[in-house]
Amino acid sequence: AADMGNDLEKVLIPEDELQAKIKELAGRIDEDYAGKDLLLVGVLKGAVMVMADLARALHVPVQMDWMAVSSYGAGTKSSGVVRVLKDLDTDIMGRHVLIVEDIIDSGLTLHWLLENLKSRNPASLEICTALRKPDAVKVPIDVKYVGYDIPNEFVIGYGLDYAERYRNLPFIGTLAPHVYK
Ligand SMILES: O=P(O)(O)OC[C@H]1O[C@H](OP(=O)(O)OP(=O)(O)O)[C@H](O)[C@@H]1O
Ligand SMILES: Oc1ncnc2cn[nH]c12
Ligand SMILES: [Mg+2]
Repeated sequence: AADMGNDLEKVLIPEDELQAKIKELAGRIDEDYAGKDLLLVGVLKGAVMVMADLARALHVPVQMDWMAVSSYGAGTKSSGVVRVLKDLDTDIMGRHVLIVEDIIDSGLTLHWLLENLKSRNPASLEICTALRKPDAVKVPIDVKYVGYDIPNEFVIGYGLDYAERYRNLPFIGTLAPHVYK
């Protein structure tokens, strides 16, 4: 449908709250990394919106890099082994790395990514995610910066998609049942 107006069921987190939260996280990150040179690693595709807003709210010097990973589907999702579709351009050995994500659901993506990036010997490695679903987590992940803990329901917007749509919505919302028909 051209206009997604009637696809939206409810707004969970409005744009102004989301932006205020990102600025709050940026303030903490600026303090924690004062005097350090930070490499932000975004996880494509969902993290693009968080990365764009977070990076612009930071005052410490930052560089950005991106990874794309893909789980092979149900089977691998449970084993958590993922495939690297796009690796980093940067050598992270000795770098202060902050992984930037839109959401932590089961935790499998980040569990695998943490091991992978740790093996490259960064000086430090932390995570910043806009959203987390505590009730959906399958593997516990130590996340230093969390925007919001949300209920275990499918959400879209702010980078999060349904069939590659709705990523560009400036807020977090849920979809009306007819969309999933
Ligand atoms: O905690 P998990 O259960 O691993 O799920 C979280 C991951 O799933 C989504 O990405 P997805 O793999 O859908 O790709 P996308 O970012 O390109 O939408 C989301 O952006 C996280 O990266
Ligand atoms: O709630 C959600 N909405 C969109 N993508 C994902 C991935 N994990 N959880 C999601
Ligand atoms: Mg993603």
